[in-house]
Amino acid sequence: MRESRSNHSGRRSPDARTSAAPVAADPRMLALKTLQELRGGEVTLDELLAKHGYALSSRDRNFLRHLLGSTLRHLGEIDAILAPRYHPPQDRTANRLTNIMRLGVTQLFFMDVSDHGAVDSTVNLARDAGLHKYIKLVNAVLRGLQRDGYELPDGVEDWQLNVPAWLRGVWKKTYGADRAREIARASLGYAKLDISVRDAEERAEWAEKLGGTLLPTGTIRLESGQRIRDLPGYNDGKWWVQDAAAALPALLFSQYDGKTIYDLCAAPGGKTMQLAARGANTIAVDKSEGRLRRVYENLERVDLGAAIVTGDATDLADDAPIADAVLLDAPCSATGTIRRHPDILLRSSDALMKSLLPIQQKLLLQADRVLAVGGELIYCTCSMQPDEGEFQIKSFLADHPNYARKPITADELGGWDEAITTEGELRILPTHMADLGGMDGFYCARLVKQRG
Ligand SMILES: C[S@@+](CC[C@H](N)C(=O)[O-])C[C@H]1O[C@@H](n2cnc3c(N)ncnc32)[C@H](O)[C@@H]1O
Repeated sequence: MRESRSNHSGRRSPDARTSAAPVAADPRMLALKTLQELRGGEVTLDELLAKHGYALSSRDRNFLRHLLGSTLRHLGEIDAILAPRYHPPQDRTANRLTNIMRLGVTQLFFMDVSDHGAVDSTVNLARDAGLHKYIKLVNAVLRGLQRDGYELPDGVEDWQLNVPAWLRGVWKKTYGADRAREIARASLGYAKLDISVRDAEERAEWAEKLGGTLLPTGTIRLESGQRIRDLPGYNDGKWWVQDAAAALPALLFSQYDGKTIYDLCAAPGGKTMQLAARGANTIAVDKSEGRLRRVYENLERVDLGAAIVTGDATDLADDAPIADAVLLDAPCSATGTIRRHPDILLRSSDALMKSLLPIQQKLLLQADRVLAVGGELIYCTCSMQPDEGEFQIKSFLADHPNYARKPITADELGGWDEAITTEGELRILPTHMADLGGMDGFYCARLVKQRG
């Protein structure tokens, strides 16, 4: 474990951009590279967009983001559209060729690109990717689709193709068929831009300055697609970007000022900033040095401080300080955030989700180890899967009779009660606050350690 301190002394974050500009600066070629690299599941769309989009003009970067976002949101549909006309070759080029075809179909049917442009640019992409022997095939398949259009298989709705079966299955079992359908449809949509203001009493003022809507829970909501750095107040550190659902857990402690609060699994630091802004002596722990750089940067920009510990929170140091409260935002399948991260549809799986369950359990045990008697433990995940939320807390409470839930109330959420369960937990769904643009899926429980 390594501990350091972030303050507002002008410390430069170590995030000097060192990556070289990509060789290929054609957004379609970069989209192909990104799709190829996403297949491994390790690296995220955002990381790849940062890597590949770096040297592009802002127009091309937007096109790249839009092309990939549309492809990932319609992937099942796209494959169904291609299926009657295209069978991948049995050679090493199969994946590349399939992804080229997919990008062509996206432009043909799911983007505002002319048919002619969609077909020609995809043929060129096949050529530039060195797949000369398949150029005629690409041309024939896309021209055929342009001419004839497509029909989805009988009785199948688009969302059923675009959301993987494992997710549909769990959502149906957990939320019922109708709700699962609504959740899937909402998850395939786009999220708004949500902002947390550093000084709570300035929220209304900043909502006006930014031209946004102040949600009952305190988040300012703007239309997406804006250049964040150009918005008023960003450079002055008055606010940060944070989804409205993700902003709730850190607001639910009963005391902050002068209290020691752990933020376990803290990077990139949205919740660390909320805790620090409320006067807590915050200890932010994360195992990812790279992601912790963002915590330093963020704290520096908003002029707040926290102790930052690089280390595995499933194995905190023996002499780790005992705290008044613990916030545990556990690593999870992130299936509540598909609207922002459509690559989750491709990267996530039941097996991956299950592999995270023992880590979440270990993290809860460590949270207990460093929490003082009488202290509050808030556990949350941005997952829609009950295994990672409700079931984890149920099992923790069964093993720890010295803990009890402290029910979350609508009063604490500005009167918003849509997501409060009968247990007093939050089960936030993408269909919630629908009139105002929806929410990320999220789970949150607040427990109190009543005895040692
Ligand atoms: C959901 S993100 C946290 C988001 C963050 N709380 C916020 O509000 O900005 C999960 C984080 O858990 C971290 N993480 C995963 N496993 C960990 C572990 N065993 N110990 C510490 N951090 C871990 C990841 O590096 C990642 O930054």
